[in-house]
Amino acid sequence: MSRVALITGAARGLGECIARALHGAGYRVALADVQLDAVQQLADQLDPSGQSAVALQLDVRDKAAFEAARDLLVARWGGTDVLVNNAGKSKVAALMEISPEEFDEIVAINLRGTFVACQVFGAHFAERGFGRIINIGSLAGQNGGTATGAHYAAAKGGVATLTKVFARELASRGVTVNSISPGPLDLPVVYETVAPERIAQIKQMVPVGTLGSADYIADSVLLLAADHAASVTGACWDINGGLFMR
Ligand SMILES: NC(=O)c1ccc[n+]([C@@H]2O[C@H](COP(=O)([O-])OP(=O)(O)OC[C@H]3O[C@@H](n4cnc5c(N)ncnc54)[C@H](O)[C@@H]3O)[C@@H](O)[C@H]2O)c1
Ligand SMILES: CC(C)C1=CC=C(C(=O)O)[C@@H](O)[C@H]1O
Repeated sequence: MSRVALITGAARGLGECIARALHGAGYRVALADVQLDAVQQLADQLDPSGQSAVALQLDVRDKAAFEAARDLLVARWGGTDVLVNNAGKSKVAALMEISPEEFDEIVAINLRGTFVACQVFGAHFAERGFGRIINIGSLAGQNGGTATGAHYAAAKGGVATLTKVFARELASRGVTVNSISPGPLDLPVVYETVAPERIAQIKQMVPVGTLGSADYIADSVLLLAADHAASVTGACWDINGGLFMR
Protein backbone atom coordinates (compact mmCIF):
# COMPACT_ATOMS: atom_id res chain seq x y z
CA MET A 1 0.00 0.00 0.00
CA SER A 2 1.35 3.45 -0.82
CA ARG A 3 2.67 5.78 1.87
CA VAL A 4 0.54 8.64 3.23
CA ALA A 5 1.81 12.24 3.30
CA LEU A 6 0.30 15.29 4.97
CA ILE A 7 1.36 18.61 3.44
CA THR A 8 0.50 21.89 5.17
CA GLY A 9 -0.04 25.08 3.19
CA ALA A 10 -0.91 22.95 0.15
CA ALA A 11 -3.38 25.38 -1.39
CA ARG A 12 -0.83 27.10 -3.61
CA GLY A 13 2.83 27.90 -4.20
CA LEU A 14 5.45 25.52 -2.91
CA GLY A 15 2.97 23.40 -0.93
CA GLU A 16 0.88 22.73 -4.04
CA CYS A 17 4.03 21.84 -5.95
CA ILE A 18 5.17 19.40 -3.22
CA ALA A 19 1.69 17.86 -3.03
CA ARG A 20 1.63 17.30 -6.80
CA ALA A 21 5.11 15.73 -6.72
CA LEU A 22 4.28 13.36 -3.84
CA HIS A 23 0.98 12.36 -5.44
CA GLY A 24 2.72 11.86 -8.79
CA ALA A 25 5.23 9.58 -7.06
CA GLY A 26 2.41 7.38 -5.74
CA TYR A 27 1.77 8.80 -2.28
CA ARG A 28 -1.71 9.25 -0.90
CA VAL A 29 -1.82 12.90 0.04
CA ALA A 30 -3.68 14.96 2.64
CA LEU A 31 -3.73 18.60 1.58
CA ALA A 32 -4.04 20.89 4.59
CA ASP A 33 -4.58 24.63 4.49
CA VAL A 34 -6.66 27.43 5.98
CA GLN A 35 -8.07 27.86 2.46
CA LEU A 36 -10.36 24.82 2.23
CA ASP A 37 -11.84 25.64 -1.20
CA ALA A 38 -8.41 25.80 -2.80
CA VAL A 39 -7.15 22.51 -1.33
CA GLN A 40 -10.47 20.84 -2.16
CA GLN A 41 -10.05 21.96 -5.76
CA LEU A 42 -6.52 20.56 -5.86
CA ALA A 43 -7.61 17.25 -4.27
CA ASP A 44 -10.42 16.93 -6.86
CA GLN A 45 -7.93 17.60 -9.63
CA LEU A 46 -5.42 15.02 -8.33
CA ASP A 47 -8.00 12.30 -7.73
CA PRO A 48 -11.73 12.99 -8.18
CA SER A 49 -12.50 9.62 -6.50
CA GLY A 50 -10.89 10.83 -3.27
CA GLN A 51 -9.04 7.53 -2.87
CA SER A 52 -5.57 9.06 -2.98
CA ALA A 53 -6.13 12.75 -2.19
CA VAL A 54 -8.07 14.44 0.57
CA ALA A 55 -8.45 18.11 1.51
CA LEU A 56 -8.38 19.25 5.13
CA GLN A 57 -9.09 22.65 6.62
CA LEU A 58 -6.33 23.18 9.16
CA ASP A 59 -4.72 26.16 10.81
CA VAL A 60 -1.16 25.19 11.71
CA ARG A 61 -1.30 27.26 14.91
CA ASP A 62 -3.91 24.89 16.31
CA LYS A 63 -2.51 21.72 17.90
CA ALA A 64 -5.99 20.19 18.17
CA ALA A 65 -6.37 20.55 14.40
CA PHE A 66 -3.27 18.37 13.88
CA GLU A 67 -4.63 15.80 16.34
CA ALA A 68 -7.91 15.74 14.41
CA ALA A 69 -6.01 15.36 11.11
CA ARG A 70 -3.95 12.49 12.56
CA ASP A 71 -7.13 10.70 13.71
CA LEU A 72 -8.92 11.31 10.43
CA LEU A 73 -6.00 9.82 8.48
CA VAL A 74 -5.82 6.80 10.80
CA ALA A 75 -9.51 6.16 10.12
CA ARG A 76 -9.22 6.80 6.38
CA TRP A 77 -5.86 5.32 5.41
CA GLY A 78 -4.54 3.58 8.55
CA GLY A 79 -2.12 6.36 9.54
CA THR A 80 0.37 8.87 8.20
CA ASP A 81 4.01 8.28 7.17
CA VAL A 82 5.26 11.67 5.99
CA LEU A 83 4.67 15.21 7.26
CA VAL A 84 5.72 18.25 5.28
CA ASN A 85 5.58 21.41 7.40
CA ASN A 86 5.34 23.87 4.54
CA ALA A 87 2.72 26.44 5.60
CA GLY A 88 4.33 29.78 6.30
CA LYS A 89 3.87 33.50 5.99
CA SER A 90 6.51 36.05 5.03
CA LYS A 91 6.01 39.77 5.57
CA VAL A 92 8.31 42.59 4.56
CA ALA A 93 8.48 44.91 7.58
CA ALA A 94 10.78 47.59 8.94
CA LEU A 95 12.58 46.18 12.00
CA MET A 96 11.75 48.95 14.45
CA GLU A 97 8.10 49.11 13.36
CA ILE A 98 7.09 45.50 13.96
CA SER A 99 4.43 45.50 16.69
CA PRO A 100 4.45 42.77 19.35
CA GLU A 101 1.12 41.50 17.96
CA GLU A 102 2.50 41.27 14.42
CA PHE A 103 5.61 39.52 15.77
CA ASP A 104 3.48 36.96 17.60
CA GLU A 105 1.30 36.30 14.53
CA ILE A 106 4.22 35.63 12.19
CA VAL A 107 6.09 33.54 14.76
CA ALA A 108 2.95 31.52 15.50
CA ILE A 109 2.38 30.59 11.86
CA ASN A 110 6.00 29.85 11.02
CA LEU A 111 7.37 28.42 14.28
CA ARG A 112 4.57 27.34 16.61
CA GLY A 113 2.90 25.64 13.63
CA THR A 114 5.98 23.52 12.97
CA PHE A 115 6.42 22.80 16.70
CA VAL A 116 2.90 21.50 17.35
CA ALA A 117 2.88 19.51 14.09
CA CYS A 118 6.20 17.84 15.00
CA GLN A 119 4.86 17.01 18.47
CA VAL A 120 1.65 15.42 17.22
CA PHE A 121 3.03 13.59 14.19
CA GLY A 122 6.44 12.87 15.77
CA ALA A 123 4.65 10.86 18.48
CA HIS A 124 2.39 9.17 15.88
CA PHE A 125 5.38 8.19 13.73
CA ALA A 126 7.39 6.98 16.74
CA GLU A 127 4.52 4.69 17.76
CA ARG A 128 4.45 3.24 14.23
CA GLY A 129 8.25 2.90 14.04
CA PHE A 130 8.52 4.89 10.82
CA GLY A 131 8.16 8.48 9.78
CA ARG A 132 9.61 11.31 7.76
CA ILE A 133 9.25 14.96 8.75
CA ILE A 134 10.39 17.65 6.34
CA ASN A 135 10.30 21.23 7.58
CA ILE A 136 10.43 24.05 5.06
CA GLY A 137 12.76 26.67 6.51
CA SER A 138 14.23 29.66 4.73
CA LEU A 139 17.47 31.32 3.88
CA ALA A 140 16.11 34.19 5.98
CA GLY A 141 16.49 31.94 9.03
CA GLN A 142 20.21 31.67 8.29
CA ASN A 143 21.18 35.16 7.15
CA GLY A 144 18.48 37.31 8.78
CA GLY A 145 16.63 37.85 5.50
CA THR A 146 17.02 40.12 2.52
CA ALA A 147 13.40 40.82 1.61
CA THR A 148 11.31 39.93 4.63
CA GLY A 149 10.81 40.84 8.29
CA ALA A 150 12.77 40.04 11.44
CA HIS A 151 9.79 38.09 12.82
CA TYR A 152 9.83 35.77 9.80
CA ALA A 153 13.62 35.39 9.83
CA ALA A 154 13.69 34.66 13.57
CA ALA A 155 10.87 32.13 13.26
CA LYS A 156 12.65 30.31 10.43
CA GLY A 157 15.85 30.27 12.51
CA GLY A 158 13.73 28.56 15.14
CA VAL A 159 12.50 26.01 12.58
CA ALA A 160 16.13 25.05 11.87
CA THR A 161 16.74 24.53 15.59
CA LEU A 162 13.51 22.60 16.18
CA THR A 163 14.45 20.32 13.28
CA LYS A 164 17.59 19.26 15.11
CA VAL A 165 15.87 18.88 18.49
CA PHE A 166 13.09 16.67 17.07
CA ALA A 167 15.61 14.74 14.95
CA ARG A 168 17.61 13.85 18.06
CA GLU A 169 14.50 12.90 20.02
CA LEU A 170 13.07 10.63 17.31
CA ALA A 171 16.19 9.16 15.69
CA SER A 172 16.01 5.82 17.51
CA ARG A 173 12.33 5.34 16.57
CA GLY A 174 12.67 5.13 12.78
CA VAL A 175 11.70 8.76 12.36
CA THR A 176 13.85 11.30 10.50
CA VAL A 177 13.42 15.06 10.75
CA ASN A 178 15.09 17.37 8.25
CA SER A 179 14.70 20.85 6.87
CA ILE A 180 15.07 22.44 3.46
CA SER A 181 16.18 26.04 3.43
CA PRO A 182 15.24 27.78 0.16
CA GLY A 183 16.36 31.20 -0.94
CA PRO A 184 13.85 33.30 -2.91
CA LEU A 185 11.89 31.07 -5.28
CA ASP A 186 10.20 31.81 -8.57
CA LEU A 187 6.75 31.75 -6.94
CA PRO A 188 3.78 34.16 -6.73
CA VAL A 189 4.34 35.17 -3.08
CA VAL A 190 7.70 36.70 -3.94
CA TYR A 191 6.14 38.97 -6.58
CA GLU A 192 3.26 39.79 -4.22
CA THR A 193 5.33 40.70 -1.14
CA VAL A 194 8.61 42.04 -2.51
CA ALA A 195 8.82 45.30 -4.50
CA PRO A 196 9.77 44.81 -8.19
CA GLU A 197 12.96 46.88 -7.85
CA ARG A 198 14.00 44.77 -4.85
CA ILE A 199 13.39 41.55 -6.82
CA ALA A 200 15.63 42.88 -9.60
CA GLN A 201 18.35 43.64 -7.02
CA ILE A 202 17.99 40.20 -5.44
CA LYS A 203 18.29 38.48 -8.83
CA GLN A 204 21.55 40.37 -9.37
CA MET A 205 22.80 39.29 -5.95
CA VAL A 206 22.12 35.57 -6.50
CA PRO A 207 25.40 33.99 -7.64
CA VAL A 208 23.66 31.59 -10.04
CA GLY A 209 21.60 34.51 -11.39
CA THR A 210 18.06 33.14 -11.05
CA LEU A 211 15.34 32.62 -8.45
CA GLY A 212 15.03 29.06 -7.19
CA SER A 213 12.80 26.35 -8.66
CA ALA A 214 9.88 25.08 -6.57
CA ASP A 215 9.91 21.83 -8.58
CA TYR A 216 13.47 21.18 -7.45
CA ILE A 217 12.48 21.74 -3.80
CA ALA A 218 9.64 19.26 -4.32
CA ASP A 219 12.09 16.70 -5.76
CA SER A 220 14.25 17.21 -2.65
CA VAL A 221 11.23 16.56 -0.43
CA LEU A 222 10.73 13.26 -2.30
CA LEU A 223 14.33 12.28 -1.56
CA LEU A 224 14.01 13.07 2.15
CA ALA A 225 10.66 11.27 2.36
CA ALA A 226 11.95 8.04 0.80
CA ASP A 227 12.09 4.82 2.80
CA HIS A 228 15.83 4.55 2.13
CA ALA A 229 16.50 8.11 3.42
CA ALA A 230 16.99 6.63 6.91
CA SER A 231 20.50 8.03 7.40
CA VAL A 232 19.64 11.66 6.79
CA THR A 233 18.37 13.28 9.95
CA GLY A 234 18.84 16.66 11.61
CA ALA A 235 20.08 17.97 8.26
CA CYS A 236 19.34 21.25 6.55
CA TRP A 237 19.52 21.21 2.77
CA ASP A 238 20.43 24.70 1.48
CA ILE A 239 18.90 25.50 -1.91
CA ASN A 240 19.63 29.19 -2.36
CA GLY A 241 21.53 29.76 -5.61
CA GLY A 242 24.74 30.37 -3.68
CA LEU A 243 23.38 33.33 -1.66
CA PHE A 244 24.57 31.74 1.57
CA MET A 245 27.35 29.18 1.92
CA ARG A 246 28.24 27.40 5.14
N1 LIG B 1 8.53 31.52 -1.93
C1 LIG B 1 9.78 31.64 -1.50
O1 LIG B 1 10.62 32.31 -2.11
C2 LIG B 1 10.21 30.95 -0.25
C3 LIG B 1 11.54 31.02 0.12
C4 LIG B 1 11.96 30.41 1.28
C5 LIG B 1 11.04 29.71 2.04
N2 LIG B 1 9.76 29.66 1.66
C6 LIG B 1 8.83 28.93 2.51
O2 LIG B 1 8.10 28.00 1.72
C7 LIG B 1 6.82 27.80 2.29
C8 LIG B 1 5.75 28.01 1.25
O3 LIG B 1 5.88 29.31 0.72
P1 LIG B 1 5.08 29.81 -0.56
O4 LIG B 1 6.01 30.62 -1.34
O5 LIG B 1 4.40 28.68 -1.23
O6 LIG B 1 4.02 30.77 0.17
P2 LIG B 1 2.49 31.08 -0.18
O7 LIG B 1 2.13 32.26 0.65
O8 LIG B 1 2.27 31.14 -1.64
O9 LIG B 1 1.72 29.80 0.37
C9 LIG B 1 1.60 29.55 1.73
C10 LIG B 1 0.41 28.65 1.98
O10 LIG B 1 0.30 28.48 3.39
C11 LIG B 1 -1.05 28.68 3.78
N3 LIG B 1 -1.10 29.15 5.15
C12 LIG B 1 -0.76 30.38 5.63
N4 LIG B 1 -1.00 30.44 6.94
C13 LIG B 1 -1.51 29.23 7.30
C14 LIG B 1 -1.94 28.68 8.52
N5 LIG B 1 -1.97 29.42 9.65
N6 LIG B 1 -2.36 27.40 8.55
C15 LIG B 1 -2.38 26.67 7.40
N7 LIG B 1 -1.99 27.13 6.21
C16 LIG B 1 -1.56 28.40 6.17
C17 LIG B 1 -1.58 29.71 2.80
O11 LIG B 1 -3.01 29.68 2.76
C18 LIG B 1 -0.91 29.28 1.51
O12 LIG B 1 -1.69 28.31 0.82
C19 LIG B 1 6.72 28.75 3.48
O13 LIG B 1 7.07 28.08 4.66
C20 LIG B 1 7.77 29.79 3.16
O14 LIG B 1 8.23 30.43 4.30
C21 LIG B 1 9.31 30.25 0.53
C1 LIG C 1 8.82 33.74 1.39
C2 LIG C 1 9.69 34.56 0.49
C3 LIG C 1 8.90 35.74 -0.02
C4 LIG C 1 10.98 34.95 1.09
C5 LIG C 1 11.19 36.20 1.40
C6 LIG C 1 12.41 36.61 1.87
C7 LIG C 1 13.48 35.81 1.93
C8 LIG C 1 14.73 36.37 2.46
O1 LIG C 1 15.71 35.66 2.54
O2 LIG C 1 14.75 37.53 2.82
C9 LIG C 1 13.41 34.47 1.39
O3 LIG C 1 14.29 33.59 1.93
C10 LIG C 1 11.99 33.93 1.35
O4 LIG C 1 11.73 33.27 2.54
